Amino acid sequence: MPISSSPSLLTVRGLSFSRNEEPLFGPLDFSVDVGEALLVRGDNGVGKTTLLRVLAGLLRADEGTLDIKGHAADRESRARAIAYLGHLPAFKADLTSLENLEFLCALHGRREGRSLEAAMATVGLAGYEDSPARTLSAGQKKRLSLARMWLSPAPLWLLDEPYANLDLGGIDLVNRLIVGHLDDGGATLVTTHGAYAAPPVKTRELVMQRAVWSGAE
Ligand SMILES: Nc1ncnc2c1ncn2[C@@H]1O[C@H](COP(=O)(O)OP(=O)(O)OP(=O)(O)O)[C@@H](O)[C@H]1O
Repeated sequence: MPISSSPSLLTVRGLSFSRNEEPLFGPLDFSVDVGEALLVRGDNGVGKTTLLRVLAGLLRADEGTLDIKGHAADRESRARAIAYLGHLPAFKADLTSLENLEFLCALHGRREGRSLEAAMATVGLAGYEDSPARTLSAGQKKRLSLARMWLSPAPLWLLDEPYANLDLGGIDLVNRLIVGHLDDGGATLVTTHGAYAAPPVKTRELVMQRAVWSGAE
């Protein structure tokens, strides 16, 4: 691990998780610095999504610590620092695209200087502002989820299979958003089974295996 004067954006030590008393993963130790992506790799069912949900505070770990910028994370600092893009989009089906973004920004905040309309255009959804979310295709929903990430003020993005359901233009979009986010002082964790593209940025890898892990930088 490089010696750095400022603490990592995220530092995880001894993180382990069990389901029905069966160990799923851990203990895991890793960190992510500003300007860096951590690629979380592993086979189906190994626990990648679960790890991201634990980091986002949606599931409770058995053991371990999580520091954000060198301070033990609590609910508030996690909410400020972390934006989570889940495997499946979580939109209100009958609200329009814009209304969904409005609702999510009201919940999680909005980055200064970024408008909902600009977000729609950035992800290639200009013209779909008034479409109810239920009428969007899987790839369009993923793009709408990416618009919400682009609007988020949180520096740490947790991206669960961000390339799934996207065409080649969409894969390029994910990479451009990640590059822009890291250039702006952010960092990201990205899960993948390795079947999709990886972002063209400084990347560490966390390779998950059932109940044990091997990490490499
Ligand atoms: N809500 C749940 N209740 C019970 N078991 C679950 C639940 N969600 C996931 N699991 C189990 O936990 C394990 C890890 O699941 P997880 O979704 O974290 O894996 P993953 O590595 O993200 O898989 P994939 O690559 O298929 O998305 C799997 O064995 C899965 O069956």
